[in-house]
Amino acid sequence: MKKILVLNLGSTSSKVAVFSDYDMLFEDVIRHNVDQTNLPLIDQVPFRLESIKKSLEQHQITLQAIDAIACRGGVLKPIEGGTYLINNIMYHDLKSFKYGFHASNLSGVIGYELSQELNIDSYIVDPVVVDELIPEARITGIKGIERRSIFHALNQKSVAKQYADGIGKNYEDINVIVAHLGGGISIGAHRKGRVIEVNDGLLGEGPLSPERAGSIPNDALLKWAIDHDYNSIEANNELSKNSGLLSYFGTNDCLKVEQLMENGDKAAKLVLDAMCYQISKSIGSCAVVLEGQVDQIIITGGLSYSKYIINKVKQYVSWLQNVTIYEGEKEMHALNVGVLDLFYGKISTKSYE
Ligand SMILES: Nc1ncnc2c1ncn2[C@@H]1O[C@H](COP(=O)(O)OP(=O)(O)OP(=O)(O)O)[C@@H](O)[C@H]1O
Ligand SMILES: CCCC(=O)O
Repeated sequence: MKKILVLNLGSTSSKVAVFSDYDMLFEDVIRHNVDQTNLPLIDQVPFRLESIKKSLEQHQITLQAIDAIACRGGVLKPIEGGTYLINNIMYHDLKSFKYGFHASNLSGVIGYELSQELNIDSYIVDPVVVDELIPEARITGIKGIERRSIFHALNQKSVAKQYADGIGKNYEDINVIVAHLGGGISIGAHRKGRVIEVNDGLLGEGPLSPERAGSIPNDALLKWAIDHDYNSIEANNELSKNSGLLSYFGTNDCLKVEQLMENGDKAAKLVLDAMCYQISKSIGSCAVVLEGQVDQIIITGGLSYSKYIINKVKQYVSWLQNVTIYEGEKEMHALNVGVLDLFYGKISTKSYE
């Protein structure tokens, strides 16, 4: 039996869990206050580490009992999917935020520091920078600007594998379209175990989401940034944290927007319908990328609890293929499985150079 400590640090919370093989012994979602989460990311390490240690203490699990640490990572250089040992190079890339700012970097930083103290290994599994795009997916209309792959790789790959298991096949033998509908939205074309097309779900592309802008017409976006006198960090912050449903209705809680719609608010219905329309268009474009060879459409993430959204999207895409729903996300389980699979020889470790 292996005991795995799982760390998944997000912008407002730190999720901590310990598994004994496949059984979750506990999961804590530690919510940090705004004064703490407004600090620069690197300054958040001490209080987050403290709260992780406290959580273990409360569940009477000593750090010495842990065999390995599984961490949600991190904005790194583009890498293919899999489980990566955190080495010194990765630690420094995560800690310096060399490739971009994302709270998930802190999972790897804290995980690695703890693992050094304990003389055990720490890993990241399917980080947000998993990049398996085909060459033609990278090209844009400006030489020198390439599309990039940044998305909910951990949850997308985990539900695709779960679907494959359920029908007795390998993930590497099927083609699926996975729509992760959460605070951010990413929709990927998975061809035989590789995500060959996906929208940048963090900053730049795809459907509007509860808090992100998605694709915006180039000229209007440029004018908006100039009019507001935003530098690139400020503009990115607006696009990824203060846009989408939040910019229309002052909330990123889709349940509240549905409530407005049910109370007769026409704008709420229009924007929700537009979000479903844009999600469906992205699913359709993935079907084209897969040349129509789609075994299943899979919808997951927090918004997949919504009957309204699911029914609307199904109305658009059901003619393409059947739709399977995996409500919410299972990132803590996926991280644990990514490391257990190593221990039990099902996969081999990838190394970050
Ligand atoms: N039953 C429901 N009906 C409608 N919307 C829901 C329901 N349950 C959750 N949501 C919405 O799902 C969204 C959050 O999804 P989720 O928890 O997957 O996001 P996250 O983890 O914060 O972000 P991300 O998925 O981008 O990492 C919120 O807008 C929330 O209101
Ligand atoms: C798209 C990357 C993961 C997230 O922060 O939503």
